[in-house]
Amino acid sequence: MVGITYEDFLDLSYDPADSDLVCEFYVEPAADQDAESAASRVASESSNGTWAELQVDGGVTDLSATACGIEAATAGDREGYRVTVAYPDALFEGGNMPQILSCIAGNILGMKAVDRIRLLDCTWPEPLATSFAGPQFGTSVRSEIFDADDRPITATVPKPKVGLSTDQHAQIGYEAWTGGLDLLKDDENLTDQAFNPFEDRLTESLAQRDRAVEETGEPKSYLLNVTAGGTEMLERVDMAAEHGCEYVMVDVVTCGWAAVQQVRERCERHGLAIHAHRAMHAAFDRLPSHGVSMRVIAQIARLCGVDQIHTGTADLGKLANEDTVGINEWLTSDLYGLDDVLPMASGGLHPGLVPELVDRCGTNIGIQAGGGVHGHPDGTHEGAKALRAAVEAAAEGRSIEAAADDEPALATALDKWGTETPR
Ligand SMILES: O=C(COP(=O)(O)O)[C@H](O)[C@H](O)COP(=O)(O)O
Ligand SMILES: [Mg+2]
Repeated sequence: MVGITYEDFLDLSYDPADSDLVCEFYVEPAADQDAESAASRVASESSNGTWAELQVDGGVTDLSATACGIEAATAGDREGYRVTVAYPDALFEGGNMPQILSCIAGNILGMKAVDRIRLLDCTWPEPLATSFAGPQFGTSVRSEIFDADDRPITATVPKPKVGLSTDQHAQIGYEAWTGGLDLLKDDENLTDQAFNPFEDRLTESLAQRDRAVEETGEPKSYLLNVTAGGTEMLERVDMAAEHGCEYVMVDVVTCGWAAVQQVRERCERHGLAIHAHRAMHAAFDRLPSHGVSMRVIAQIARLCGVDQIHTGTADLGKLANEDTVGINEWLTSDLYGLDDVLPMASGGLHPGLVPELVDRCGTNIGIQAGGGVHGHPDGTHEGAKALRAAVEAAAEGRSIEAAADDEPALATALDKWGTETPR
């Protein structure tokens, strides 16, 4: 390695090998850099280089990345470059997502040689992708857990998001399930607080679930938030299985990917599916010129083995979204035989938005609404009926107006919210 500098990491004639991990970055060089020097410093710092010319002799394995493409690009109203970097397979420890991210989304995000840098997309080579287990169920939850192959599955999260007692929470679940929804979902910040302890909530909610299954004759389940520090999370996974739940929910970004990988392993033992809530993703992906894109976060989640993940509402809901449709396509397309992932649309949805949502995203999704169910003028049960009727109509290609003629709860929801996007 003697005499190696960052400039040695640039080769615009390099054609990536099939086994390379190829990453696309948006890069704005700092004032004292040009595109080539910024690109080569990105490849250097993210693989095996540093700022100084090295004087280390001996047989060091060459694990250098290569900056092999530079094109002018924009991000919002900013101007920069799209930089392609190819990483050799041997740089990575297979099956170790934190190690991979410490390369491709590590120090470079804070490097002074760039003003802005964003990891936009990855092309995962087969050896690296298949070193991960991937999902256990993916979109097949629709038929394996539910009987919903011909329509999106539906979920609701009780609101207020925290503060309901265990009884109130379970009662809301009962009303939602019997109103026609498939899933009750915990909110991202509900775990094991004093007002609604984890194990009590698990048992009481599943008792109401069983009642609802008996009354409706339909399969029902519960996205139970097991998010916790340390081994506590795994104990909660075990408890979910012991009590007969089919799913756990994990706040994947706040937990970190090593924790998600641990949960995936433990869920395999029990045959549990994983619902991924993405709270905090926007810290990484909201600025189009910096961070890590939601597309890449979704890729990471698939490799780490979640079965469902929030990918937004194609801009119909209350939260900012990045390319929901393109991300959903990636999650449901083939990746060397790894299972796919069911995209969940959520955040400010209500029945009136369902036709357009299904038009944009198709039926191979989950649709989740909190306020859009519990804010129904006649309460949760009617709100659930309205959402189910809207989803069924959209899946069958019937107009929502025709569905509202048959389902008064849907007519009431449309009178209240119309087809407006909430703020
Ligand atoms: O609680 C909700 C939605 O509640 P409501 O239906 O009342 O808006 C979820 O946390 C958001 O969907 C997260 O956002 P995203 O899905 O974009 O990650
Ligand atoms: Mg929430």
